[in-house]
Amino acid sequence: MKVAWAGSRHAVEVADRMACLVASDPVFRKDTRTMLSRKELFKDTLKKAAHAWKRTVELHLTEEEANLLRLYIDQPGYVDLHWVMFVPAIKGQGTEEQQKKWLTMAYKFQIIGTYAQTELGHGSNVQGLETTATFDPSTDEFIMHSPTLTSSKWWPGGLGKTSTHAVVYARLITEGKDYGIHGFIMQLRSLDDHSPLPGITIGDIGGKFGSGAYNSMDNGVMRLDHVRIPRDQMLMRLAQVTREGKYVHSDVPKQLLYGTMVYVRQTIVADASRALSRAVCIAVRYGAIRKQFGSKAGGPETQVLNYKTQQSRLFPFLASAYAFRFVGQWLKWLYTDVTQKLESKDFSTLPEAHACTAGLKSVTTSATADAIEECQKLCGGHGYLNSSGLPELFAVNLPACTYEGDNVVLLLQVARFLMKTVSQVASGKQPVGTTAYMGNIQHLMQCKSVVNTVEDWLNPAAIKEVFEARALRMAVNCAQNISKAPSQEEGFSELSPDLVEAAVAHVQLIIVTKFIEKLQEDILGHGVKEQLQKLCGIYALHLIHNERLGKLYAQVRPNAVALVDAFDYTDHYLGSALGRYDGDVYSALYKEAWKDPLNETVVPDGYQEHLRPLLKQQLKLSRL
Ligand SMILES: CCCCCCCCCCCCC/C=C/C(=O)SCCNC(=O)CCNC(=O)[C@H](O)C(C)(C)COP(=O)(O)OP(=O)(O)OC[C@H]1O[C@@H](n2cnc3c(N)ncnc32)[C@H](O)[C@@H]1OP(=O)(O)O
Ligand SMILES: Cc1cc2nc3c(=O)[nH]c(=O)nc-3n(C[C@H](O)[C@H](O)[C@H](O)COP(=O)(O)OP(=O)(O)OC[C@H]3O[C@@H](n4cnc5c(N)ncnc54)[C@H](O)[C@@H]3O)c2cc1C
Repeated sequence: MKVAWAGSRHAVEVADRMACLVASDPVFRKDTRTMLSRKELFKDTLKKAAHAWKRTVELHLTEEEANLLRLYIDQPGYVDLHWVMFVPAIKGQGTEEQQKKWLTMAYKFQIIGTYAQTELGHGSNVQGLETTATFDPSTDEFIMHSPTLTSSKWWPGGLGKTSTHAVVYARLITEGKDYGIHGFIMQLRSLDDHSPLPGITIGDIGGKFGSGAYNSMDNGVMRLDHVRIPRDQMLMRLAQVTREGKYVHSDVPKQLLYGTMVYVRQTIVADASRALSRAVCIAVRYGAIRKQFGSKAGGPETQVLNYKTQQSRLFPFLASAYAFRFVGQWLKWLYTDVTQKLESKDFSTLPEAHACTAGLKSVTTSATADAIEECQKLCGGHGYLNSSGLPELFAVNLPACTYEGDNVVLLLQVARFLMKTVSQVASGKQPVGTTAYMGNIQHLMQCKSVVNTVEDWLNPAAIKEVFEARALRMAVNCAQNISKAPSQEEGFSELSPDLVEAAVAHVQLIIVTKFIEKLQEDILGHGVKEQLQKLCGIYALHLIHNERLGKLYAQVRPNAVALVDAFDYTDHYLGSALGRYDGDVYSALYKEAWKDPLNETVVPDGYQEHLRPLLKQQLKLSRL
């Protein structure tokens, strides 16, 4: 089952090695993280990142191993933005020459970069960004400026205190004309003493939701006061400005400007499956240990995992963890395929890649955030403790519903893609890829449900047809209602809640389809495929609230712990007293409690100043 989850024996081996490397290194301890102040936590992040780099160099780790090392350190920090956004942005939007110059320094960590797009006043609406980059032909420079308070760059990870450079997105103005948003490489801080360069006001935007969590990251604010940069620091793969100041757009779609976001959205789907699997691992293992109430005759109490309500709340998340894992593996293939096509100027699958990455990022992160919160509740009071690992897991993964694109905004992008496809089908064009099912419109608009028993629901063809019919009918219904509106734009706006639902149905069809396709592969291990088939049935059935789920839950219950053990997480990475592999929950909870700084003294700080006088005074009053 480990191989089915990881994707290959090699993946299992590398993951095990990196997870153990992190778990065995005291520098990477994380059990006291939620007890640190914001400054201590930030400094701890710097220490871990520097140590990780040192180990990467010492051990000659590959890129795959280094990424896994960062992942198992499990502490958001500036390195995430450097590797996940700054480097990809230069790769995707820089010329060969610019890549050679800047990536050489970035790969050697001679500079630390971030991705500075969002502003105080605009995040979702990229075309609304206000920062300006005005070309000055007299000096062959761009003047980077924050014209308004709302144009302050706001949120970029690492910008606050760490990054020395950034790809800054700004309105390109030359010869008095505004050509819209383009990317520019800017140095922000001195490489000698790390002080901000002249004209740059920069700092952290303040504490964020949850203790520990994203507070390890210095999300920043930056204002630019007419800062000059050389013309050749405009990322010029998509467009150029000549020495004379002429704007020249290259022959690639302008949407490639958004390429970095597409890349990160596809990685976030894998992140979501990992976060969800961690929460499910904790809740399933604890549910097998925790016993509450038993037979009236004083017999042994019942494992809470045996309760049908616990199973109906938890097993859809177990199924979703596997579903998101498999669709994330497919999405990585899709992204690689699109990127290769772009190299040969084949832009035909760019819209599909945008719709799939936007839709899958949105659906998987929303479901994961909701599931982690429910897993906290599934663990009762102990799920609320930091030592359960669940509060921090929730706090780190909740913002994924917003960063890299607000989930509703992204679903509306999917809806726009679906409406375009429906109109193309109406004009006789055969849809391809993930919308190919829309070509079967006659059948799917009339077909009656062919599933009646639980066994029917384990028939992949039946499941797929039901999800295709559901998605198509919702999309066609939206298209028909939009056509009745005074204009396409007005109709789209009025119908936007329904369009979001139609987009979700389309994305869930993709997830179910990829789960089914995974089951058609050769899957190692005795009985593994059968278990995955049941999980596929649970994932599909729970989305349409089918009453036959109970039978499937009963069939999965005996293997539930084995199915989460297959995620192969070390206790260090899981970071949970409830989800420990050895199940020694109560002694672990008790031991963790005493680590809290509040327990450093038996009489708490503040007693002498505030508590003693109050108690003494009340005692005196009571004797009057
Ligand atoms: C180890 C520790 C763990 C820690 C966690 C680590 C995990 C990984 C790290 C993650 C770190 C995250 C840090 C966060 C970073 C950020 O948040 S960066 C900023 C992200 N911001 C956004 O995502 C903004 C979202 N908004 C947009 O993308 C755009 O504004 C928009 C909504 C797409 C609208 O764009 P606009 O230019 O207005 O276009 P439209 O008019 O809507 O559409 C025009 C056509 O273009 C097509 N299109 C749009 N986007 C794309 C695209 N990306 N690719 C391809 N095509 C695109 C669109 O479909 C339209 O096409 P037609 O319909 O054919 O005209
Ligand atoms: C932890 C974290 C890290 C981040 N890191 C970075 C980073 O490194 N670099 C960077 O550039 N940015 C970063 N961001 C910013 C992030 O990209 C934006 O917050 C995100 O794109 C959402 O934009 P917004 O904040 O403007 O939300 P808004 O768009 O203002 O959303 C507010 C509400 O309005 C709704 N809404 C907006 N537009 C529409 C519409 N057209 N139709 C219907 N509803 C709509 C949304 O659904 C939402 O409910 C980060 C954010 C977070 C939380």
